[in-house]
This record gives sequence, structure tokens and C-alpha cells, in this order.
Amino acid sequence: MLTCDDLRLRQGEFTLRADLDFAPGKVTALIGPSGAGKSTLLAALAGFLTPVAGRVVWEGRDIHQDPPGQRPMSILFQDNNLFPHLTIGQNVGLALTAGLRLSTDQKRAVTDVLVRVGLDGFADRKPGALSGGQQSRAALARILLGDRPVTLLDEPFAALGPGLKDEMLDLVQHLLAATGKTVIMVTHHPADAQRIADDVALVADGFVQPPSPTADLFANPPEAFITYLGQKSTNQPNEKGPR
Ligand SMILES: Nc1ncnc2c1ncn2[C@@H]1O[C@H](COP(=O)(O)OP(=O)(O)OP(=O)(O)O)[C@@H](O)[C@H]1O
Repeated sequence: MLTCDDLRLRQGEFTLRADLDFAPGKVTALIGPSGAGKSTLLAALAGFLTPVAGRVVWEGRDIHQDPPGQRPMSILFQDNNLFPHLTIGQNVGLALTAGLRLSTDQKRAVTDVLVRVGLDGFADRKPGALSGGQQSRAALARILLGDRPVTLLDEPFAALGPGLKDEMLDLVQHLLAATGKTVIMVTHHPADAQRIADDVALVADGFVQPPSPTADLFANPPEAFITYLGQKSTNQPNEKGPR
């Protein structure tokens, strides 16, 4: 179980408070207006932002001072974090070793995970020779190979068209959530949450609300969620696109 224990975060003038549990082995969507603090929360969970107060607790242990590499989580951003000068196989292999020389077993593991994400035969290509959707698959392959219990997704599929994005969300569900990983994903799209999220946590007005089951939230939305959905329906042309 991952817990934000009265966590207080600050970025410049902006402050955010989070006091909630993320259900283990489930997908939780973080949803809320632009600038509400969704990325700020992920940065604090991943260890890139030091909290002003409070704790990040993983399975009973306070990890808020642990460096990112020692936390039980992987994070995926929209740019996919692929190194352009390395092959897809090397990029994916970084989940196993910082060096580029892989053992026979490690090479086999890379090949296997590329097959699982639908990139069989792509190991020797550079990221620039892949489509956006294929790059997302490669980035997901690295997360799978890293095999950490929590995956943080900061809108990694936002630049993909709707069909490709849905494919990636389904892969996240099948390859991560269905194998017991905890997934926390930022999205601007209620439909993304309805597609794969078990729970939704609304981020608004300086707070992260405790997660609610997705179906309940949409069937019986609280005031703040109605406000957010209303803003979205009147702001569609400005909806956040590729960064
Ligand atoms: N490095 C920083 N220095 C100062 N303020 C920052 C910094 N990074 C973010 N902020 C501010 O913190 C607030 C929350 O930003 P954050 O990126 O977490 O929001 P968000 O909900 O993820 O937004 P979006 O949906 O637009 O990505 C914003 O007001 C932002 O301007």
C-alpha cells in the first residue's frame, strides 16, 4: 500500500495537501484542472520533489527521503524518456543495468519484453525510427522490465491519437494492473479513467481528494467533480494537447 500521510507540497507559491491511500494492485486516475498539482504529486511520490511536511509511506516504511532510484516506483512522462542515441534494446535494457553490455539472460529478457509490448524485431532500431505509438510501447517495455511495484504515468500517451492512446491504456491494464502492479496515472480525460481506472482521485483547490471508485464517482459526482467536468465541456478547444 502506498500512502500519502498528511503530505504538504510546495512549488513556488503553489501548495498542495495530500492525505490518502492508493489501493494496491489497482489503477488510480488523478484528474483535475490544469495547474491543480497532479504532476506535483507524482514528482513527490517519485522522489523528485521534497515535501515540506508529511510522509510518503510504502508498505509501512517512510520513503519520503529515499532517492528516486531506491523507491518502489517507475515514472513515465510524455516524452517517454528514451535516449535517442541508444537502440530500443539498449533503452529497454537500462531497466536492468546502467551499463550497455547485457548478459545473455538480460538480452533474452529484453527480447521477451519487446514481444510482450508488440515490438518483436525492433531491438536494433533507434527511437527516431519508431512511430509515437511504438516509442510509447518501448517506454512501457522498460517499465515492465524494471518490475517495480508502482508505476506513475504523467500523461505519457497524451500526444497519441485516440485509438493509439486507448491501445496503450489497455496495455497498461493488461501488463501492469492485471499483474498486481499499482498504477497511478494523470489524465485530463474522464474517458481514460472510465476505460481503465478502478479509482479516481480529484486534484483541485490545493487538495488531493481520497480516491473513489470510478463508477461511483461518475454515477454520483461530488460538487468539485461536477465543476471540473463542466469546465472541461466548455473548454474543449483548449484541452491540453501535446507539449
Ligand atoms: N518549478 C516550479 N516552480 C514554481 N511553481 C511551479 C513549478 N512547477 C510547477 N509549479 C506550479 O505548481 C502548480 C501545479 O503544477 P502541476 O504541474 O503540478 O499541475 P498539473 O495539475 O499537473 O497541471 P497540468 O494538468 O497543466 O499538467 C502550478 O501552479 C504551477 O505553476
